[in-house]
Amino acid sequence: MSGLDVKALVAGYGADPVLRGVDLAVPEGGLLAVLGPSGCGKTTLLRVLAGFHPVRAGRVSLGGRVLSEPGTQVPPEKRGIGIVPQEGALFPHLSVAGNIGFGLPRAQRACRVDELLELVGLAGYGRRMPAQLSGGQQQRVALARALAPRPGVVLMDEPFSALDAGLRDELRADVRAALRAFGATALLVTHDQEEALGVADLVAVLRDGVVAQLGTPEQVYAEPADLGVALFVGEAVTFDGTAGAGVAETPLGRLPVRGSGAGTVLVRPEQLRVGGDGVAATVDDVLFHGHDATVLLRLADGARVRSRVQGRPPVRPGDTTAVRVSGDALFFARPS
Ligand SMILES: Nc1ncnc2c1ncn2[C@@H]1O[C@H](COP(=O)(O)OP(=O)(O)OP(=O)(O)O)[C@@H](O)[C@H]1O
Repeated sequence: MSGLDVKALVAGYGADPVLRGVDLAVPEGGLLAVLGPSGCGKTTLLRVLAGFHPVRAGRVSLGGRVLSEPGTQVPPEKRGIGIVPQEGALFPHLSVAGNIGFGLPRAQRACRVDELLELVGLAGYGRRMPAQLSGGQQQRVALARALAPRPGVVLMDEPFSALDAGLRDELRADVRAALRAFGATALLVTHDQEEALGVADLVAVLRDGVVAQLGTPEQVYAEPADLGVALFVGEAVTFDGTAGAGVAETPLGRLPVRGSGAGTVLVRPEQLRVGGDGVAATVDDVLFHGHDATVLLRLADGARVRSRVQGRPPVRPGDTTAVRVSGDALFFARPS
């Protein structure tokens, strides 16, 4: 196993490249999520890493071995890269064991297939056919198949997107555990913020053909590189305002911030505490999500804000209440 390194990667289709200088590093045994909106180039990046698309500039290497650079493109089957596509894409005429063991030498097959089935939580399923499996089980088999030849890195293309919410959560946790147990280095692309933050050790936010930020899930959420990243990685309540001497004036009161000048003040909805002390607000609506709820509030100046509260919401639509911010706000100065 070895780390994946992407340096100043430029690739694309027409005159304007889609990837315009991507820098990434997935440490050995790490799981990196590449997060970006639809059309930002995630699939193109995977195609380059897998060896299906050439680079115009830059370099891709795995464990120090160059896989792609201008004039060099190691073929896909010689890269030591495993792929988990969006929807399993299992061979329909082969059993689960047949799918997993497909590329393995015959002598190792049975033992290795059993080990992998165990790893992905499907012990005993070897004789089933893909059509007899649920979507989540098919993705588990696809992961086992990708891991079977002990690749240097596993690439996953939105591997949970076709599954329903409950199954998705369970599978995410299991895939993460299986990758860890295997010691695999992995890269996953997704447009789903919750997925990227919830499953990966590191998140790269891809925007306008470059990595806008690379950091731990906590870093990209709590210390976003700029306003665009902050808005993309999670829900936000924002106000135009002015900051100075460590505080910003906002309709939610004076909030502690770093930075100064004119710009945007941002807090996350879970920082807004409803009921108790604070600024007067009217409850426009309450959206109950089961584990938590969103309270839509209107402030005295007409500003609308949303609070995310755990468990049972303390207010009902039409109530008059108070709202305050817990913790620091983020401040992004307007570029001069
Ligand atoms: N074969 C192709 N020929 C020309 N342009 C393409 C080709 N494939 C993709 N593109 C363009 O390149 C850009 C990036 O596409 P890509 O599929 O990499 O994005 P993505 O982030 O994976 O999107 P999604 O999340 O919707 O799958 C898009 O503008 C797309 O239209």
